[in-house]
Amino acid sequence: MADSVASEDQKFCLREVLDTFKLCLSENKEVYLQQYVTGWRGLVKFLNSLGSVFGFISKDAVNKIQILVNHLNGENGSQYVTIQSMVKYELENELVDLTKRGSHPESGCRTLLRLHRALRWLELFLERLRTSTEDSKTSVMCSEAYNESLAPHHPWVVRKAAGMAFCVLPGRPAFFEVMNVGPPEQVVAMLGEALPLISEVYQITEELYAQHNLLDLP
Ligand SMILES: CCCCCCCC/C=C\CCCCCCCC(=O)N[C@@H](COP(=O)(O)O)[C@H](O)/C=C/CCCCCCCCCCCCC
Repeated sequence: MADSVASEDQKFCLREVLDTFKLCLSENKEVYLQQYVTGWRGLVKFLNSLGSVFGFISKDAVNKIQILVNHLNGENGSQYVTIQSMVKYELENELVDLTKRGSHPESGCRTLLRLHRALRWLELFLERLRTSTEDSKTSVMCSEAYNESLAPHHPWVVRKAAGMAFCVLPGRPAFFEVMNVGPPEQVVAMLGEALPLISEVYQITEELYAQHNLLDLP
């Protein structure tokens, strides 16, 4: 299925994404923004290989990735090396809309928060996938993970559209195949390797955002 819709250079590989998330963390547990964004790019490849029904999700993710890339490549790019330095720089220079939408709709802090919430969805979904059985439904695992993470932050219309898209997710065997890892046992093993990394990146970001009261940015 993946081969029919994704060209070779866009083919998803879980190993690559895993390696990127490994590279996200510095020695002193800061999160490199460049690697974080690259990890998301890899995940979007996977999403794109699932077909056009997921286009509206992919478009939003790509849009947010691009905002962060623009910061990284901008004149103040050196302030965006890690999520920690980004938060410090944007807060010190009043570049974040803290209580209501204003003149900084594309702040790094706000944009990353949306991907950060999606990372929690990913963690919950992959954990379900890892512990699932052959007849488990990916649509159910996906919507449970969504309801526990992103859904409370989305308006009704987005929740409805997401729910409809989940219904057309391929079954577990086809899903595992698109992951491009090998037989199911290998997929499960690799998920076991990936999850602690994703979880650590999530936790570090969550604590940083909580510390600066940034978890509800408009
Ligand atoms: C390891 C392989 C298996 C899993 C691979 C999963 C690949 C998933 C790739 C990308 C996930 C999508 C990330 C979506 C980011 C959403 C950010 C967000 O919350 N945006 C909303 C708020 O933004 P603002 O308006 O405040 O700027 C925006 O309203 C959202 C619009 C689009 C709908 C988002 C639905 C998200 C559903 C996430 C589940 C994806 C299902 C993938 C199926 C495998």
